[in-house]
Amino acid sequence: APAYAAEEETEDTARDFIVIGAGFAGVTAARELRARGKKVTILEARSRVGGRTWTDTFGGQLVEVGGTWVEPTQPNISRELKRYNLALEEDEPLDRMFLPTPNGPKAFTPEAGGAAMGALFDKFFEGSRQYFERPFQPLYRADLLQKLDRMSLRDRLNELKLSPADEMLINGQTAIYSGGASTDGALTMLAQWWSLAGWTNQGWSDTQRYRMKTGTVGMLTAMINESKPTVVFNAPVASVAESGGRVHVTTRAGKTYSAKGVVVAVPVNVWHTIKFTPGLPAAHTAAASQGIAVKNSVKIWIHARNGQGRVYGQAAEGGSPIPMFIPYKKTAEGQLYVGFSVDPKLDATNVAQVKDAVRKLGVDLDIIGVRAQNWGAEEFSRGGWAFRKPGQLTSLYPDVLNQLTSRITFASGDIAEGWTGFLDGAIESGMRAAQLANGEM
Ligand SMILES: Cc1cc2nc3c(=O)[nH]c(=O)nc-3n(C[C@H](O)[C@H](O)[C@H](O)COP(=O)(O)OP(=O)(O)OC[C@H]3O[C@@H](n4cnc5c(N)ncnc54)[C@H](O)[C@@H]3O)c2cc1C
Repeated sequence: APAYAAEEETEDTARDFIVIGAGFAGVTAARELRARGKKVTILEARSRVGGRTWTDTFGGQLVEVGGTWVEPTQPNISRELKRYNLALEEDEPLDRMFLPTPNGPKAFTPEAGGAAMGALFDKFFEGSRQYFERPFQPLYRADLLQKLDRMSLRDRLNELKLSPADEMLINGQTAIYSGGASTDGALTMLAQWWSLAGWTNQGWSDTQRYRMKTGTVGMLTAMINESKPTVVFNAPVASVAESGGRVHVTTRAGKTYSAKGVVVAVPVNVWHTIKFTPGLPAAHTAAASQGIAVKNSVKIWIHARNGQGRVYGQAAEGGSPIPMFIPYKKTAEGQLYVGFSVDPKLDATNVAQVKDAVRKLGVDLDIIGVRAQNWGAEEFSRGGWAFRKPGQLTSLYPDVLNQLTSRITFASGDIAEGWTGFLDGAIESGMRAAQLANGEM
């Protein structure tokens, strides 16, 4: 046969790109490559799209089992909401807040509780207008960040020498965002979020106020319907190898797909489970072994009978295995609440344990049922929301944003330049990866 016969178009030779992972980063990258006329196959390990987002139902309501809130000023979210004409739904106002005090949990009006925490956050993030002068370019003032980036949230709390009452008001939040203790998370991670939100408590509170009416799956479905990539479900990838001007991606089941380029859009905490040839460079290896998403992350939906209404609860650091819970919608039988836990000892499927944990926040719920999702225990996430550890910003960025080779590119909400740990960051990263993969950057 003539030599060119080997070049005959097969599904493999015709394919331009493979995207590994159908979360927000992967679906965005696929859509952007399709918009450039490329043939794209998404290989997804699970049997659904969405990754660390998952729109489901509980208590007769649409609920998000993972990422939920979006903010209309987040640039990528705002663009996508307009593009697909998707509406937002606003959380209803709180009736009251239970906050920790040295004498136990105490009820506050939402105005008084918000003002007290806002004043403390202002103090906590003092200086961030300078060191995050351009919050979407986190290393713009790298000169100011060298020492600051090594500080944990605990270091900053200690530096402020707050009264015990004041410290209790905010250390529950610094601990939970860090994924355990305030020693785990970097000051510069929370300070970047605060800066992105406009350096105000109002801006920060607004990041937990709006949801997509269709659920997050509505945006993903719109992206897929517009761009129509081939999506292969139940296809966990085991290896990615570049050779002979192509990239070969092999699933755990042993099927190999090849393409001109690959976008690896799996969580950073999962990178070490895939064999890369060539191997990962130093920054990627460090990120993969340290992890960026918090390891213990459980989201718990609680359905309770009427009685407590729209109450918010927050514990001080170490005060409860569920240090934060937030009211959601009314149901025919009562009220839904959503709680967060980073305590590996909590069995969040156990109603008695959940009730006890919430009681420590000052609220006695008459629980009908619970629905818990442990993202740290999921093999295709190995963690929840991203929250950088001390030193990671200055030691890993921008190397970790680089491609492995011109044909192998990474995308993830865990390594965004702006809203790392948010949907907006995942979309940002997917957009950037498509440009890199297509040789435009
Ligand atoms: C509990 C929780 C609450 C959150 N709350 C918010 C919030 O309110 N607002 C907000 O903006 N963000 C929130 N986030 C963060 C947000 O959900 C994430 O930043 C975002 O979903 C990450 O998207 P991604 O595409 O980068 O990763 P993922 O969504 O994790 O997608 C990665 C995909 O890769 C797939 N995959 C993994 N391994 C393989 C493999 N070997 N082969 C093939 N496929 C593979 C996975 O199945 C997954 O579909 C929250 C996250 C959690 C966990």
